[in-house]
Amino acid sequence: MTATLPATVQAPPSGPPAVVLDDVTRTYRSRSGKVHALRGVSHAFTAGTFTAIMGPSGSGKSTLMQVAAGLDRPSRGSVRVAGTTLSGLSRTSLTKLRRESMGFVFQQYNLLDALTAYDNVALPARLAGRRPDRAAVIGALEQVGLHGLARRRPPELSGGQQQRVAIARALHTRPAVLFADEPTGALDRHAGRDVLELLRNLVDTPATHGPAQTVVMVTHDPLAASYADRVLFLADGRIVGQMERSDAARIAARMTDLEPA
Ligand SMILES: Nc1ncnc2c1ncn2[C@@H]1O[C@H](COP(=O)(O)OP(=O)(O)OP(=O)(O)O)[C@@H](O)[C@H]1O
Repeated sequence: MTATLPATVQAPPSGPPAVVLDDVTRTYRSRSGKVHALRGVSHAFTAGTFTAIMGPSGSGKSTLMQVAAGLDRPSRGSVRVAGTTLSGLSRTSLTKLRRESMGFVFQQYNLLDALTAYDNVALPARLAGRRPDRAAVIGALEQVGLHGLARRRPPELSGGQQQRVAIARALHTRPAVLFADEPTGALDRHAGRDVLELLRNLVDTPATHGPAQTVVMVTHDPLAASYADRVLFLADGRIVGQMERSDAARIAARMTDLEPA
C-alpha cells in the first residue's frame, strides 16, 4: 500500500517511501536536564534506495535509526514503515512488523560461534517458533555470496565473511528495509568494500520476490557513504543537508564543515 505523504515531508523524486519520519522529536531526560537528540526530523526514505546517515558524534544518528526501526519511540511526531504507522501498535504487533519488514546489521556481527553459517541465518526463525524455510536460508546465503560456506562456523570465516552471514540473517525474511549501523566499522578496507558493494548490489538488483531492497546505514566513513544514493547530514538533532550520489572527498568536506571547531 502506498500511503500519502504528510505535508511536512519533501517527497523524493521517485518511488514510494519505505520509511517516513514526520516531524520526529526525541527528547531524553537525564540528571543534567533534557537532551534534544532529534528536533523535528522529517524525511521519506524512498523504497529501493540506499541512504547513508552521517553527522558529528552526538548529532542523533543512532537515535534516528532506533526511532525509524521502532526500537525507540519518538517524543513527538510519527514514523511509518512499509505503510504502517508505528505509534499505537501494541508491543506484539511492533515486534511482528520488525521481524517481517526490517532487517538489522551492526558493527558487531552477533553470530553464535557454535552454529554453522546456515544455522545462524536460520536462528531468528527458530527463535520465533517457526520452521526455517530452507530455500530462503540458502537463497540469503547465495545473495551474499556464501552458499559454498554454509557449513562453516564463524571462527572458520573471515571478518568480512562473518558480516556477510549477519547480512544474510537480516535478509532471509526479505525485509522491506535493512538498517545497518556502522556495518563496516570492524572490517579492514578490503572486506569493508566487499560489504558495501554487497549492500549496493542488494539495492540495484531487482528483487524476484517482494519489494525492492531499501537500505538505511549510519556511518562515520565518507567512503562508505559514497556507496549510497543519498547522504543525510545530521547536526544537533536536525537534518542540515543532503547530497545525492557523491564521492568520498566531497562527503568528507561536508562533514568537516559540520564538525565543531
Ligand atoms: N538514553 C539516553 N539518555 C539520555 N541521552 C541520550 C540517550 N541516548 C542518546 N542520548 C543523547 O542524545 C544525543 C544523540 O545521541 P546519538 O547516540 O543518537 O548520537 P550519534 O550521532 O549516534 O552519536 P555517535 O556518533 O557518537 O554514536 C547525544 O547527546 C546523546 O548523549
